[in-house]
Amino acid sequence: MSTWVQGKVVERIDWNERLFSLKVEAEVEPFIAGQFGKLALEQNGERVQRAYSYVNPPESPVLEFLAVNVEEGQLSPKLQDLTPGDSVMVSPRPSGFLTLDEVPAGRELWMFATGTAVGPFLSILHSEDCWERYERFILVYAVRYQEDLAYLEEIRALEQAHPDAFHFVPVVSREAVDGMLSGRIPQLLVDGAIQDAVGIPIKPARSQTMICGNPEMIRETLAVLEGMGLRKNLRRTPGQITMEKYW
Ligand SMILES: Cc1cc2nc3c(=O)[nH]c(=O)nc-3n(C[C@H](O)[C@H](O)[C@H](O)COP(=O)(O)OP(=O)(O)OC[C@H]3O[C@@H](n4cnc5c(N)ncnc54)[C@H](O)[C@@H]3O)c2cc1C
Repeated sequence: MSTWVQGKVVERIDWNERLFSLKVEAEVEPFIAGQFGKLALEQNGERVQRAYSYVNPPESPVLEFLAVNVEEGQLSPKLQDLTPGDSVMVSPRPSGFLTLDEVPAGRELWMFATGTAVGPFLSILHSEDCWERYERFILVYAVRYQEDLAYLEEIRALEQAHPDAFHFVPVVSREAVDGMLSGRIPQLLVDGAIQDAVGIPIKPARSQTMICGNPEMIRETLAVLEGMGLRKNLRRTPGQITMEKYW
């Protein structure tokens, strides 16, 4: 396949003023849930490209990406200007190792996301063979304000469809919201608030964790989980912590 394919935007969902999803029709190679592709636009004769995780499961015919408009960012503001019918370049080749086949067996799978990094976890949770792999899945989704929580309806539907197997822990850092934890993921893990919210402990013998999002959260969460005895998951030395940084 060539380096880039022409994609067609079929829908844009605006979650709030800066947070949006793009649904794109494009012929790409098969991917594994949790992987990312690249989107690009021509700007002043140059191709500006960035990585974006697939939100849709691999079985879905339309690609979906969740993105935030980064102030003064080169590409994301232009992506937010796209409307149905517009073209966007899509890399046909998927990349990335934030996938279940990279994660060892365990009882529970914890997924820690900040902001747009909930995307790859939704792709995983909507993929066909996900639910057989672990007894329980806990999605911890941290944002600044409640209005920054995208895909809430879909996530609530997952709770209803898998009441024993799926737990959702929304975390909001800059306001207090009923039914949601307030604070930041690393400290809430230290306090045990996240574990208490679902009634499940985090222990190396039973827990697998995936972390995705901003580098500071990843660094601090990694340190907290290591303090609990978990180790980075590397191909040569399997562990319990699998991570992907967005910048
Ligand atoms: C593996 C991978 C997967 C990614 N998947 C996504 C995705 O699914 N959705 C998405 O929105 N971005 C994702 N990103 C980030 C994305 O590639 C771009 O960096 C982002 O859209 C900003 O591009 P820009 O050209 O507008 O800004 P740039 O001019 O490139 O500015 C980059 C700066 O923007 C900030 N930034 C970048 N990404 C984010 C973000 N997601 N949330 C908040 N601040 C951010 C950081 O401060 C970063 O230093 C991913 C990055 C990687 C490496």
